Amino acid sequence: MATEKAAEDGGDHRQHHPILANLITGIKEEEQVERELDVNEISELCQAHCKGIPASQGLDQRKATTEVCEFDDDGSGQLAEKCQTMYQQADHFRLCNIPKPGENGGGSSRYGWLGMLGAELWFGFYWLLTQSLRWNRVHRHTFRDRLLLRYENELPRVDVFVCMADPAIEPPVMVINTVLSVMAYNYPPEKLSVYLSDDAGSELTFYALLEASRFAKNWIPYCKKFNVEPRSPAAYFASLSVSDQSDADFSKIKRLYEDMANRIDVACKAGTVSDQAKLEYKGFSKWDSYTSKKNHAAILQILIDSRDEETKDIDGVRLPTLVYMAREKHPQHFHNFKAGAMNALLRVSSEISNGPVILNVDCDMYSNNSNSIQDALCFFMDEERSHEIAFVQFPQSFENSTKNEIYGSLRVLDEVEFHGLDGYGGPLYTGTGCFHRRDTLYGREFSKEARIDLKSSCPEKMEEYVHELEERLERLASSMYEENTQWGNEIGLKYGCPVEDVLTGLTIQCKGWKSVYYRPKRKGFLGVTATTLDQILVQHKRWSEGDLMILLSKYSPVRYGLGKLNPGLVLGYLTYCLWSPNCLATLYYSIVPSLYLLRGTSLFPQVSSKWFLPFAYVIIGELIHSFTEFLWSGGTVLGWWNEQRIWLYKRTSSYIFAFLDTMLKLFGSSNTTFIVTPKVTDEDVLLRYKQEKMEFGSASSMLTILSTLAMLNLFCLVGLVKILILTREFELKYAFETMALQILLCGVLVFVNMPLYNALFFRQDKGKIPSSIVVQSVVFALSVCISVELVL
Ligand SMILES: O=c1ccn([C@@H]2O[C@H](COP(=O)(O)OP(=O)(O)O[C@H]3O[C@H](CO)[C@@H](O)[C@H](O)[C@H]3O)[C@@H](O)[C@H]2O)c(=O)[nH]1
Ligand SMILES: [Mn+2]
Repeated sequence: MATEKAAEDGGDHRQHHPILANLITGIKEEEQVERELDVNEISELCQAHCKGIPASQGLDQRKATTEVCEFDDDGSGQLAEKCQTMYQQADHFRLCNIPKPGENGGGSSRYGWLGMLGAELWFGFYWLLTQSLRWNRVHRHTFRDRLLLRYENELPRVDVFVCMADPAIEPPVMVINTVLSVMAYNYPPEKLSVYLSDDAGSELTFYALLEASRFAKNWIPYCKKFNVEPRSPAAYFASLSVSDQSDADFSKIKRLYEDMANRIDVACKAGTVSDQAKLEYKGFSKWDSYTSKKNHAAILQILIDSRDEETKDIDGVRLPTLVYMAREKHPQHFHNFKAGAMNALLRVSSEISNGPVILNVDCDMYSNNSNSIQDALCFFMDEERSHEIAFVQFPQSFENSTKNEIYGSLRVLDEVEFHGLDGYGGPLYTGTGCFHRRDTLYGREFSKEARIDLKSSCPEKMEEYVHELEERLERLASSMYEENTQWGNEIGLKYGCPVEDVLTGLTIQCKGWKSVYYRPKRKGFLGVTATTLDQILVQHKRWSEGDLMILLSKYSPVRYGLGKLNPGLVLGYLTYCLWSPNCLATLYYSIVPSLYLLRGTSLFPQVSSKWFLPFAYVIIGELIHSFTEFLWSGGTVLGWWNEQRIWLYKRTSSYIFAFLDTMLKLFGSSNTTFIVTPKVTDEDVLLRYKQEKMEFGSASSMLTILSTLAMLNLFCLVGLVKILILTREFELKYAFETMALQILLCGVLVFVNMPLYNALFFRQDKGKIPSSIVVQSVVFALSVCISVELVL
């Protein structure tokens, strides 16, 4: 209703509507009044208002280019509070009822009990941490029209960095689709520069980029003319139905794209670029001395220079600058993975376009929204808030997710938790889809006085010839360049951590800067998520290991960050840094209670006892909370169930290895690695992925652990049934009275593992669990069960 009023009144009704008045002028009181309206109403209200004021009149009232909305509690807060009380009661029960030595099945029962107490204390503590991410959520809005009105000719130059590492698992056609999507941003081309870092230094990738630089001359004008979305050609063509594909322009551009993709595919299949293509473009001569992806000189090629009057698209408009860079690789010099590539890009780009704003995307994360640069600039150029903002992080969304997300998702993290972090001064930097100020990446401290002016003119024409410039800049990408410098330490992205992004973001925030989380309706970026269980477990091992390393490093948020970060943000960081130690409590909880079933020893309160209630409440309350939150975030019921399985699998495999590896690193006996996530999938694996059949595939130690745990729980449940039926040692009623929760826990674990049993014993396809693991897991689980029966 408020919206309609605003639209009708048009003109100057700011006096009548206090909320609107605050929104438009950016007065600080919005916190108190905004709770009256929900997010959509506010946005509609603002849009209606903007339409009502002619541009010339309302300009000075439209200074704010962004808006912050606090988020109303959806009622889950009460449930959370109640859960907290119940958690305390459950712990109280544990403390008051520790079995005495020799009581109830001997000393083992006492230790089992104490272990449960430890695990529950941990769960309670961790649960509190996760709540911190939900207390203070904020949502943000941008007003792009105001940005353009105010800064049309002074928009900053923007440099886009695309990183890739291996053409075998990151196919060149996919990479150039990402490159083309960012070249076609709705942004003045002379102010846009795109840099591709190829860590393999592959001539195939270079060839693909060369092809893309030619295709861009048709593609960019086509996108702008028809306002195409998304601007990755492959994604755009795939998004259209047959009836959309009739006109001549479309047929032409599609044919051009397919011809180009074919040529690249042919080269990739042959493993080399044709001699003719090499003759046509002399840049290929730089590969004459190339030996391998781990050993080659730096290669830098400016494929399009926007300053060059000659290079224009088919409509005669200038093109964005396009640069290919392969930094030097040498077996004796550690290359620091993506962080090393980003730092080389920082140096090289500073000499070409030197954009004060930098966007980084992974090679699979194409731009899905052609206005993202403008959105990000609304934050960087907002007159009131921008001076303290160092980076704007967009969520990581995936194009190839299936409906029920068999390998889990980042759904709750994206839709809930990062908004919570934003409320405390900023989300973590999570790599792809993040806009930075160049200065803060260089290590600049925040200062209230020194405001950084981003407004910039078009880059000036270079005096140097392009090939001289290229040669000079190749030195900036040499493997020796960083020796005895502060790069990777005080300057640029930080080295030594598998999550260079989180660490870098943390240190930026510790220097006094804030960050922004922006999740527009139309997703900003779409990438490729893992399509096998192994891939997702390896990725989460890397992430959780990196996060724990940060906690134990000198940049630990609890030591280094204390006093520098908002306490809420410290708790937020802790939630992620403590991902991997979760493995201990989860392992305990998924093994010990089940094993105690075999001896008929109860580790939980009896059903009729007053202590049963807090346990039941915590379990049910938490389930309802996570279930509703998941559905509210747009997930499906089955998706939530799958998420529970992946939750368990990550905690009992990825996190264990991450934890152990970090401990080894503490004692100096393990090296940092970075296993790049594959972005291609075999056809039959893809088919199973689309059918949402879990892909177990090759043998790995993580899979052995998961299978052994699943078998162990199955044996315990079967063992209990055997005892109940055959030996009649104790009655059914008595068993449920004393061990209901324990039986429930074991039963749920078995139920969660159904797809795993299927893959162990029934499936015939290649995604089943290899027979070596079947044997191992059965033998391990059986021997544990037997020895427990004998010992306990
Ligand atoms: O030596 C390397 C290794 C990786 N990469 C690139 O880094 C990106 C991320 O690698 P990927 O295997 O896709 O890892 P993810 O776990 O999917 O990446 C997430 O996590 C990383 C570590 O936190 C961040 O760097 C990423 O931006 C973020 O998307 C890809 O474009 C790679 O090509 C390099 O350029 N050089
Ligand atoms: Mn990735």
